[in-house]
Amino acid sequence: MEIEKFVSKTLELLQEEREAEIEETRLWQENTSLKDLQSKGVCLLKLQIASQSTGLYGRVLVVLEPRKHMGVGALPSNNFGPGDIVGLYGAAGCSPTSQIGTGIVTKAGQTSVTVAFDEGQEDFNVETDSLYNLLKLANDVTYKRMKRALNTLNGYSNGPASNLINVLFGYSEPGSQSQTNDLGFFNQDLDESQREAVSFALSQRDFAVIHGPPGTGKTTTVVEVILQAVKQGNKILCCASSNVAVDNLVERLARCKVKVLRLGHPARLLESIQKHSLDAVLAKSDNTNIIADIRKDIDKAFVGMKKMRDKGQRFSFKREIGELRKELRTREATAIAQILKSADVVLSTNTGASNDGPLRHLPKDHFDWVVIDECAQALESSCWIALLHARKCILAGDYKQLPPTIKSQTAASKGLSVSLMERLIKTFGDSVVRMLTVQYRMHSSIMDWASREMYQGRLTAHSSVESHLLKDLPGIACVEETSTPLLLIDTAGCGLSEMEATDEQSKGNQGEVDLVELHIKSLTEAGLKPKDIAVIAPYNLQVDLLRQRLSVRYPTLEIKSVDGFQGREKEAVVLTLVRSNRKGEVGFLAEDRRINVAVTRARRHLAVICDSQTVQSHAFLKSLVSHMSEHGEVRTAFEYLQDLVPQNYTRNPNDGNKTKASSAGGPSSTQQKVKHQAADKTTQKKPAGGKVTGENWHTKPAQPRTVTLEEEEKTKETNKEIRAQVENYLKDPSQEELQFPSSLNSHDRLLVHQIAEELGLGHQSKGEALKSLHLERMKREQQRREESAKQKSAQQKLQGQATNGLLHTAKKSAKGKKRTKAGACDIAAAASAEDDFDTLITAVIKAESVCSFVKCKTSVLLLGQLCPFCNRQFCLGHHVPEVHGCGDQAKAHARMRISKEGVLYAGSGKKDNSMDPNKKAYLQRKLDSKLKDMESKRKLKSKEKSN
Ligand SMILES: Nc1ncnc2c1ncn2[C@@H]1O[C@H](COP(=O)(O)OP(=O)(O)OP(=O)(O)O)[C@@H](O)[C@H]1O
Ligand SMILES: [Zn+2]
Ligand SMILES: [Zn+2]
Repeated sequence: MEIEKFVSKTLELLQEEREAEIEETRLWQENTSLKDLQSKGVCLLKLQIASQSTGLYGRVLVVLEPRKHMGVGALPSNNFGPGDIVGLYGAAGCSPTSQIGTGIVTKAGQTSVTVAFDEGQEDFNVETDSLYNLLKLANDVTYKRMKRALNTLNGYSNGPASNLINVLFGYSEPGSQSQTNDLGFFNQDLDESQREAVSFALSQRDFAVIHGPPGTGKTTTVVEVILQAVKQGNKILCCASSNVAVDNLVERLARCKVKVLRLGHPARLLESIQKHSLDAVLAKSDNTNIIADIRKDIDKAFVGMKKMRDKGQRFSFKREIGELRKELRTREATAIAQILKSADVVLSTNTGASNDGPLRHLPKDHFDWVVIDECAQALESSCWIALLHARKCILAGDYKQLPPTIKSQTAASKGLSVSLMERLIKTFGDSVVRMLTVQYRMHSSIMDWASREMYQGRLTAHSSVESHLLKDLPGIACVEETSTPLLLIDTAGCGLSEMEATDEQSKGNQGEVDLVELHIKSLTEAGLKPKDIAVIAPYNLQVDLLRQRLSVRYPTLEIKSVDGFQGREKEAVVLTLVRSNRKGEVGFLAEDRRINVAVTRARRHLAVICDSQTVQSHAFLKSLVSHMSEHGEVRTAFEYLQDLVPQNYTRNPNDGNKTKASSAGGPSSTQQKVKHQAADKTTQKKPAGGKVTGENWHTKPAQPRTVTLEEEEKTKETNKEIRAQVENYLKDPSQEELQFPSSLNSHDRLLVHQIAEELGLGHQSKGEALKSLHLERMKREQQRREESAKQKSAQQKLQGQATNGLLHTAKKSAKGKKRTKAGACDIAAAASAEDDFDTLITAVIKAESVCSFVKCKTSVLLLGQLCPFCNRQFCLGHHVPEVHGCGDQAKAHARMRISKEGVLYAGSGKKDNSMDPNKKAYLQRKLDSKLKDMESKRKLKSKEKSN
């Protein structure tokens, strides 16, 4: 590839990208869609000031956070990061004219953002009780620097980088130097692949690529390369695309006693790094006093000049100031050059290495090597800012992880997102690359998939991590969740559809949020600290939903987009893939590298929550799902959301918005969770197979029990009936909606659901259905228990005492150790609660059939509305939340962005914990028999009608 072609094409694409960025700013300036901007992550609205202080070198540090009294402690998901240039605006006016100041983000957390404002800003005046908007400003400094670097590249001659440029653009062959065989490694622990990479990097004349898959110690290797190069007497310029990565390198190199110097705005540096910054070193240098004196003289001269009326006198003051300034500049330049020259390694971001910065004070050929870490995450143009400084470069990174973020889709597709690393590997092949192959992060089961799909199967897990599990951590209980490295929670067929929104980034899935919550609960209950867990979602909307649900309860739980997690790791990672639709659309997820990054953040445990049916339309995701089901544990979401079964089906298959995903808060205390080991092929719903057959569900009992022949017959019968009913409905265009009676048992409901899914019907769940289903399930269990108790007692020849009640029987059988302990207790508890029974029945039945509003007697059996906040049924006059007392919740909810977009139907309300769950369970079981009675009466009635 010729340089000219590359430069002109890249300049064009950068322009396109720049325009996309400007377009974003324009949107904001038109003041029309601040909320859109917020949902894109570039704007934070209505912040208040938490604190204000004077930071390093006179800069003002302002901590901004969401309004406290809103009850929402977390910031919306956003793309703010340290080093970003931001504008602060009054929230009231919110136009460009209301700008209070511009600053640099120094910290961006989940609950607050810290911004450093420069000392020089006049009128910088913030009040603690006002509200502010923060907007990410397009940073054209970066563009200008990239453009300048490209133009320099185009006409480059006679600089230190001449030969390197020729090689990287294919004008001449890469060469190698004489091999230094016996390297004495500074780090004795390097593995074979790391040693090989170091030797290779040293032996190349022009450039070397170190490919470091996740967790393979890329930074460790880069540090060793730099130490070796310094030992050979080289001066190194070391860069990375992010400030965090640069700081990390500074820290590790400083520990090895190398002379490091960090360039960059001090506000952008980690505190521990600041002593290595140019500003800090300059402040300590011998020249400082002189420089300070000159500054004072200038200030004095200014004051003097203002006092003068006489033109001549003023002129002489002006000249004096000019001279002082010149002296100041040369003295500063000398001081900076001295400091820079004495460092062995100068570190900065790629763009920080620009020649309009401090580096202009150095001679052209000062540096010998340029090392670029995170090279695959950088635009090639930004790499060139650094590369023009030296004759040799080492590029480290992983081009199988996410490329640089690019706003303009067209620019990205025309090649702007291709990193230098990727381009060189394509051009030169493996001969210029050394890959690190031992990884020190993931359990081998987590690693294996990424290794096979992304890294030619070449990765091995170091023995220290290959079989580590959560339960091996101190203080962690050994339960199923902590004993498996891979857990797939499959929502296929559960109707947990995604929420639709116009924007590709705005996808959410409330049902998956429920599942994440339940899984986080199990993990933390087993003793895992929330700070050791990451919740990762590919979509900003889902990140927001998750934060709204979880951040208050688990403030240290990190919930981020995939992009925000690159380069990080956690003991446990919970990944929600969000997409669930009939068309099998996966959109954004189709970027394989995004999924690779998400999965490879996990050290000991990876839980993936997804609709296997939807995501399997994409080959790469399909391979993940199959890997997880082959090597991990698979659960169906039904096991968590047992009550989540739809009741009514409407003929509106595309209306995803209407699909309400809700849960009743997890497995009930009396119900055992069923887990299906992947090996158990007879009961496992195979994700690879896609659909769940009716038979499967019927032969998969919720608890191990024997299915009698009679039951089986009955099941087949209903299966046929329901199928016929649905098919009839499909044939009959006049029938708008097909309703199933609430007397269906849950197996039948599941069947209805599956048949509807198969035939592509939309559906809608109603809370009432959930409740009655729950009751039915309890009832069946009770019956089962009673039956088995009866059988046992029969065996023990105790039939005569049947009238003495269950208590007696249960006790006997408990003695015989044939029944579970829990069962015996349940029944024992029954006797004492007998009295409440009738009251409860009456109350519950009433509650189910009439409006829940105090004293309102209107029936809700035919026309009623479920309040999403309290989960009670109301008549049409009382269903408005404000009317029956859910106003506050509704308001809070309405404030949530998503509800403003009108796409979210709220999940179920909070679980009612007011009653002892055991007692409640008992009462419900008692109630069941009553309900069964009513049910049979209802059936009789309907038979009478049809006759
Ligand atoms: N040779 C080694 N022996 C033991 N542990 C190692 C070795 N190399 C790296 N590690 C460990 O692996 C982890 C990651 O290493 P390091 O920080 O160098 O990689 P990184 O560049 O940050 O991560 P990545 O490889 O994901 O980019 C660290 O905890 C480090 O101590
Ligand atoms: Zn309500
Ligand atoms: Zn009412």
